[in-house]
Parts: sequence; C-alpha cells; structure tokens
Amino acid sequence: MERGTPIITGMQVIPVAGYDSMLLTLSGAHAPFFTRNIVLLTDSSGNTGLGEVHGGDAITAALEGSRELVVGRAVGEYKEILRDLGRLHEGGDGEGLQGLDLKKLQFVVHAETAVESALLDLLGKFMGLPVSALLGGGRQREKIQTLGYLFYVADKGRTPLPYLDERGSNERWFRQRCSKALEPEEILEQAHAAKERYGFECLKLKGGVQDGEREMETVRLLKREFPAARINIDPNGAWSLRRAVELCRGMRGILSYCEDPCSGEQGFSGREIMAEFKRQTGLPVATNMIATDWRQLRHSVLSHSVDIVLADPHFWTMEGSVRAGQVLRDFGLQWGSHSNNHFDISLAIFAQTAAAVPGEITAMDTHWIWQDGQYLTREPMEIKNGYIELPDRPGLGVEADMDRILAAHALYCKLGRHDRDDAAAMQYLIPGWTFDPKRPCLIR
Ligand SMILES: O=C([O-])C(=O)C[C@H](O)[C@@H](O)C(=O)[O-]
Ligand SMILES: [Mg+2]
Repeated sequence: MERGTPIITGMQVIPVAGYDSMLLTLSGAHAPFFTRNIVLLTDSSGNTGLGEVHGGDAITAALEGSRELVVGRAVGEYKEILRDLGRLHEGGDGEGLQGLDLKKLQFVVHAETAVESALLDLLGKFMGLPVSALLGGGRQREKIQTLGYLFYVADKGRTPLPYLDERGSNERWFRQRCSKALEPEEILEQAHAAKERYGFECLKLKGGVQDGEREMETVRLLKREFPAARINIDPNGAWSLRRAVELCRGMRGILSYCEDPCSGEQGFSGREIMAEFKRQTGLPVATNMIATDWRQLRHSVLSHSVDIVLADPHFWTMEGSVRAGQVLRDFGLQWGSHSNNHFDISLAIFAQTAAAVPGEITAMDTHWIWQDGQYLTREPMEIKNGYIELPDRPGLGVEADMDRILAAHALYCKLGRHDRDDAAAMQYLIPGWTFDPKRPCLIR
C-alpha cells in the first residue's frame, strides 16, 4: 500500500496556440494567434494536475528544464519543489515602461506558476479540497467579480493575416469581438455585447491607442450608458504626467480608478510620477507596471504611488499573489489581477487565487472573453452576471480535454514564431511602425 501523498510520475509541457482578435494597445496590434504553455502532471494515484502560463520559447525551455526537480517527488512536497523551481528561475528585470508586452515578458512571468497550479491541483484532489482552500489563509469567497475588458479593435481587412472571422456567429459577442471598434460608438456596441453575454458591472478600456482626449470621450460615453459601472482606463503609462493630469482631473465620478496613466519620465521613476499623479488628481491608481515584484511593491508602498496592485498570479505565483493580497489588505490597499490572453486553465488559476485573497478586492481583469469558446478543459468556469462562481470540485476545478489540447498544440506547431510580436500586425496599419512607450500606437 502506498503511504503518504502520491508520487509525481510524469510531467508534460505542451505549448499551444489559440486565435485572437486584432486588439490594439500601446505595444501595437495583437497577432491572429497567441501562445501559451500547458503543464500536465500525473501522479501515482492516477490523477492529473493542470497548469497554464504564457507562451514563448524561453518559457517552454524553462518549464522543460524543471522536469527533474518535479518528477519522482511526492505531491506533499509541493512547497519544497516550488522553492527549488524558484531558485532555478531566479533573476529578471520587470520595471515597466510597457516592455511587459514585449521583450521583458519572459523576465516578469514566473514559469513555475504552471507547475505550482498543477501541483496544487493534484494536492487538492488528494485532499478533496479546492486549490483556493490550500492557498494563504484558505478560501475567502465563493464567487469572483471580473471586469469587462474592452479594446479598440483594428480593421483586420487591412491585413492579409488569418484572423478568425466570426461575423456569421449566432452569438452577438462573438460577432462583435472580431469587428472593428475604433469609434466611441463602436466601443459602446462592444460593451453592450459583452455585458449581454457576461453581465459585467465593471468595465476597463485599454487605452494608449488614440489621442487621450478621444479615449476619454469614449470613457464618458460608457459612463453615460452604464452609470452604475465602475470604469477604468489603462494606457500602459503612455501619457506624460502633465497630459495624464489634464486628461483625468475632471474625471472624478466617471473613472473609478486609473491604471498606469503615466510612467517614468525626466529622470523620475514610474513610482515617483504615479505618486504625483495621485496627489494632483485625487484619483485612485492601479498598476501592473510599477509593482511587479516584492522589491517594486515595497518602493510603491513607501512612495504612496498606488492603491490597487494587479498581482497577476502568472507574475507573482499563486501563493505569491495571495501573499501580496494579504499584505495589501493589511496596508489598506487593494488586490486585483492583471491578465494577458489566456485559455480556461488560466481562468481557473485566476479564480482560485482571487478566491483566497482576503478583504475587498478589485474586479479581476481577464482577457477570457476574447478567447471564450476555445476550451482546453471540460466544463470550463464561466462568467455570469459579472462573476465566476467557483465549482464544487476538488483541485483547480477543471479537467483537461486532451483532444482540444492536442489540437491547440497542432496549431502552435504551424506557427512560424512563438513569441509575441505586436509590431508585425501593426505595420500593416502604419508602414514601418515601431514601438514607442510614450506615444499611443495609432499616433505616428
Ligand atoms: O493591464 C494591462 O496592462 C494588460 O492587460 C497588458 C496586456 O498585455 C494588454 O496590453 C494586451 O492584451 O495587449
Ligand atoms: Mg494594465
């Protein structure tokens, strides 16, 4: 008879790809495909544990290089395994001009989150407990509020690229998400379609695309249409401090908070500049750019530069994100989560992590609505009435659908490149376009 916890018998790292719309951000235009890495751990009791993290060759290699530290060990040793992986993956430089979407991504992402998730999934199944019960001080809530993440969408017809065309779908949101949205009224239509399907009470507009005044016009229109909604705009630090203050000063009561309105400039760090923005506008500020690790968080707290820290578990690890949430709650600040394009395994990672964060939390970011339908699990979690209700199942709460994972892997194998490059699609809109962290992407 086996004693103790089951032994990990196998670790598979499966890079996968999915379809995306031509979403615009400061970094350029999303390509027709995004990539992720899936981790599957099997154990001696016959269970499978699941994890997901960002794509890209460096992250795939980091995960492949982890196998020896994982296979053959007991599931109950998960903390030691994660400690060993953390040491293996140490290092990096996350400070943010909007490098997060670009070359720096591999330094900010903690590849071991995919292993952590899979280990906790196995442990939860062994113990008959959901992953959120194993994190921090245990499960704090049964349902997680998410925001409706709105994007300006470019006209894909101006490129020869193979973006999905869902205009024939019966579902309003699916038709909408592949349609051009550059005018304020088109964003409003996007918001209505998203709200109809998912019931969002909070909205976020990705800025850093057009002139700031035009983006604020869109925000004001959204607020008029959805007066009860908490609304946020995130230009990823594109505006100068002076411009950000001009744009936001009159927005109290319209914007509930502002996310990374500005970044480092003229010899001042992003944290110093954001603190000035807060003082001058009185608006609460959220970030996923100037507090991406513990050292940055300490400086952000000391300089009073942020109110809401978007501690994405893929950047902080799940346990790290919950620990950040505990500290933030104790300091009178708030936890939220950043996201990137992801599949339904990461949706479960976000939800289980958020469920373990104590105190009031900010409606969680997720890109899921842009990928909804591309399932890698059976019975994926769903967003209804603006919330994800946690399933009553042990572990992560989702089970792998191997046929779909292998199909997503086959798509990945067809791609010429695996790393994110938002300049390539953008260059069809503006020939010779290059990234500038201080200029909205459509302004050249
Ligand atoms: O809140 C944010 O900064 C993001 O969501 C970052 C993402 O990478 C976003 O810019 C995107 O999807 O391109
Ligand atoms: Mg952000």
